[in-house]
Amino acid sequence: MNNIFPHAFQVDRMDRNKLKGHNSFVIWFTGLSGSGKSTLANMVEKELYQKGIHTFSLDGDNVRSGLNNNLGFAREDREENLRRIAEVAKLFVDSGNVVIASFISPLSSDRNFIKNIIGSKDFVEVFVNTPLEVCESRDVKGLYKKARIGEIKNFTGIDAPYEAPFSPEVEVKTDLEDAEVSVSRIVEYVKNKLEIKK
Ligand SMILES: Nc1ncnc2c1ncn2[C@@H]1O[C@H](COP(=O)(O)OS(=O)(=O)O)[C@@H](OP(=O)(O)O)[C@H]1O
Ligand SMILES: Nc1ncnc2c1ncn2[C@@H]1O[C@H](COP(=O)(O)OP(=O)(O)O)[C@@H](O)[C@H]1O
Repeated sequence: MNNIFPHAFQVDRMDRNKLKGHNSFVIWFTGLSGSGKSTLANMVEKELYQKGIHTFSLDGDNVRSGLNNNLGFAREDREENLRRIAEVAKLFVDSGNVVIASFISPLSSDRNFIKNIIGSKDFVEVFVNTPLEVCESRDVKGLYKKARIGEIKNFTGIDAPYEAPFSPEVEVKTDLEDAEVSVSRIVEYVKNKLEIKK
């Protein structure tokens, strides 16, 4: 980048981590619409909060109604959506927070790109593996119905692709286990990464 000179501030991430008493990183939930990303993210955040961990949630519909309200669901728009979110997540990690991000992030290339921006050591991928039929039967927002009758185009799982992650750090199957069980597996996994210093 020409003529851009990032300033090295004297209070850095390590200082903020020390002040907060734990490390910061991103827990990234990927899965189909209705798979359970937001439900589990909310429960994980509550549990971490109760343990005194500083958290911040970033969620598809919330970010898309503000920062990214000029973006739709075409491939280039999803890429830009996820690029901005990854950059925002990185800033929050720098601020010392554990970020809980819930986005469909449908392609392996999307998630590789995100991981590169955030840095692989700060990225925990959680695959919310719920079969399309189950997500569709839940149809929490009535979007699958609209996608099936062609009212929504490019809907993930219907006429836009979703690629399952190859080796997520945690995989949960919401049709086979209770949310509480998934949450405790996720929290158990991230415990080591927190390395509470207090
Ligand atoms: N065409 C299409 N495909 C998928 N999803 C759609 C679409 N149109 C609207 N929605 C709503 O947008 C939410 C997904 O946004 P994301 O930012 O997570 O998507 S992406 O990662 O950029 O692919 C998604 O939220 P979740 O159901 O929480 O996943 C939907 O509510
Ligand atoms: N084990 C489970 N884990 C998460 N969600 C579940 C589970 N079982 C049923 N659900 C339901 O599935 C729906 C998932 O919706 P949501 O969390 O909004 O998904 P997403 O954010 O992936 O679109 C919610 O209505 C939730 O109550």
